Amino acid sequence: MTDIKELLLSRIRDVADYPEPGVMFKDITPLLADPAAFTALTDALAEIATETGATKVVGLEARGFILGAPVAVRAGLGFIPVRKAGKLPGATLRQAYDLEYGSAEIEIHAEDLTSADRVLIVDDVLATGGTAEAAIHLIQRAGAEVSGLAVLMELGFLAGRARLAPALGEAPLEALLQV
Ligand SMILES: O=P(O)(O)OC[C@H]1O[C@H](OP(=O)(O)OP(=O)(O)O)[C@H](O)[C@@H]1O
Ligand SMILES: Nc1ncnc2[nH]cnc12
Repeated sequence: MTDIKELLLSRIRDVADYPEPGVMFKDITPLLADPAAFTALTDALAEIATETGATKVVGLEARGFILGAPVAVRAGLGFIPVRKAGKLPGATLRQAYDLEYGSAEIEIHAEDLTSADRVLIVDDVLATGGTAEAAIHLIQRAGAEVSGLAVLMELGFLAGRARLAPALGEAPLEALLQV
């Protein structure tokens, strides 16, 4: 494992049975509190944004905002929030999805993307892939193209990668860590 991956992994805390029994929660708050680790993570994700030719960064509420916003600034790109339903004031597109512990709906401002945009989606964890799949559909419904999906950590045993393959097509799924 590279030094950066070891640093990132060392700053993620496992919390058993949160938010419900049977879930091993991956808590990134120690990583966010460490400026060296947070900077290394931001730089690595920004490199993916540049490599995939992204014109915009989409972050998924809430942890995807914390990671995605500095990535957008670092890569010199605009940031677009995908929010839980009911939080955006303008005209939105909405998509329902299931996740490891529940179900939800997310929205994007329809006017934030055009057919000229290539979008890198940024989030902390890929688990079942339900959230990312819904975000991909929102971006495509807004007329834009997904340049890739970049996550800090992929929970391989939940098979999100296989679930996302049809929606992602040729666009890469980059996970800095696999657990
Ligand atoms: O691959 P999935 O099974 O969809 O799960 C991954 C999603 O779950 C978490 O978000 P959560 O909905 O818990 O929201 P939060 O960031 O507001 O805590 C995580 O930040 C991802 O967005
Ligand atoms: N196990 C987990 N840890 C942190 N975030 C998650 N999102 C979905 N599953 C998760």
